[in-house]
Amino acid sequence: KKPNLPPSPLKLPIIGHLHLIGPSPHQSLHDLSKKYGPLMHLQLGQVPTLIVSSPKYAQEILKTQDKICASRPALKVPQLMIYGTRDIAFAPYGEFWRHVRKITTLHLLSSKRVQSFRRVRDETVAHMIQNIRNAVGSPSGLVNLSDILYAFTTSVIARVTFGKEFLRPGVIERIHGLVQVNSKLLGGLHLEDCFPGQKWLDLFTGLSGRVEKNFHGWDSLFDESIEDHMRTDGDKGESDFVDVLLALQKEENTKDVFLSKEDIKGILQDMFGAGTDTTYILLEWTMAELVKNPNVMKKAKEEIIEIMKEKSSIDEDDLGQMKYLRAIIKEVLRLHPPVPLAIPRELMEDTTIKNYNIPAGTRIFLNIWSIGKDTEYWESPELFKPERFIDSPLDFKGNDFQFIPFGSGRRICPGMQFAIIDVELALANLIYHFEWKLPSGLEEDMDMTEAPGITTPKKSKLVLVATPSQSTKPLN
Ligand code: HEM
Repeated sequence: KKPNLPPSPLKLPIIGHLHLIGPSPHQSLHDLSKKYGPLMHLQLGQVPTLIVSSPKYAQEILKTQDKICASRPALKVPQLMIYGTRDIAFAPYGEFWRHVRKITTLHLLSSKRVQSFRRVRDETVAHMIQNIRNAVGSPSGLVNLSDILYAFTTSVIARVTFGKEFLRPGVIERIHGLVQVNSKLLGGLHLEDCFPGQKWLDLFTGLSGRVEKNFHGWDSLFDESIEDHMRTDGDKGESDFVDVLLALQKEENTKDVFLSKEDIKGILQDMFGAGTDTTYILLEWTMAELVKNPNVMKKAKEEIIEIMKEKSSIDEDDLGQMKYLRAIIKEVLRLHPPVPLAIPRELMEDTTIKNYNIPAGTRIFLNIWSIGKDTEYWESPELFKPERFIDSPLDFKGNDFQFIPFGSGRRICPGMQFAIIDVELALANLIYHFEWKLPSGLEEDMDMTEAPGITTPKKSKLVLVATPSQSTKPLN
């Protein structure tokens, strides 16, 4: 019997494509889903695609049927850019993915490893605060906070990946350029992915050329770093990701479990690709919402000052007490999820959802953005109200399907803890050390538009006026 996907609102396949490349694909799909239901079919060229926009169907995909929904489609950019998807985020479901996912969760992003990077975070936050002090003293007095936050998140990832010694002058700038092109290329929906196998399309789009140029940039950076590490042979204080992976390679190759150099490079690229933009976007939207809601900022600052009473600097161990700060971060993740359509999945077997037969090979987009605004679960979802998370058991760990900014199930984000501690420490310091406001004349009119793409930074940079706080102690 021919599978009968849910009704498609759009008869022309190419129009489906337009909905995913428009200015805010998640919003455009949200509007369509309101009309056509939370389980909607879009034909993207030759590819049947399911758009899932409610907690109920998210649970069906990510829990009840997670095992057959946990693969990824073979998309052109990651195929070319990440060693034929020998990585975690884009590898199809199977033995290789299980192997690299286990390495990542056990050895790179485990609680113990995240704790071990404490000094990296402390030093990078101190550097960021100093950069802001320098900008405050400049003639304009304006702080381009977007650029500063971007530099902060890239520096943290670069240092834990490559180690301090490798970050010689110019390396961070190189990484910056590569990460930016990565997010544009990985974020876009490409015609080649809607008409798989139609190689001639590349003649018109020139996609392969653009991807290969960036691929070579990454590849030579990884080669240099790996050679550097092999020369010094881990002979230094703190272990970085390259050290850990090289040590595992030695160990694993003696046990018939092979971790090739390309596998290592694929994992490293994921750390940058999945870890930089996401964390930066969360920080940027949080500061934007705080400046727009001065009462929330005031309450957050009072909480931090109270906890800091006798101390001279913010300690990571204090973050657990900052309940209001955590509620603010949750509210921002609900309103502005950094990866609003998650990473696409692919159905591995024919199945049935809500009486519809769905064929194997169907692509699945989870509209995380829409799910966080479902009026059946959220009161006045359009309002920024961190209080809704105070005394609430709701968490982002993948068990509450109305709030899944990190996804859920087998493919849930393994970098959650890494990101949250980074973001909490940075925000606590930003709020504690400065008073923040919009430049005069812009107080009433802050631009909260999102940039187009599959991740969602602010469209315009967050440029603010900062004044060092009177009540706080200087940073050590
Ligand atoms: C605020 C920060 C972050 C957010 C909101 C976020 C969100 C997400 C989401 C929605 C997914 C897709 C989950 C799915 O398919 O169900 C994902 C996957 C992933 N994330 Fe994150 N992420 C963040 C930070 C990080 C960091 C810091 C790292 C690493 C350093 C990281 C590494 C990954 C990897 C490797 C995957 C692929 C997992 C897989 O396919 O098995 N993420 N993330």
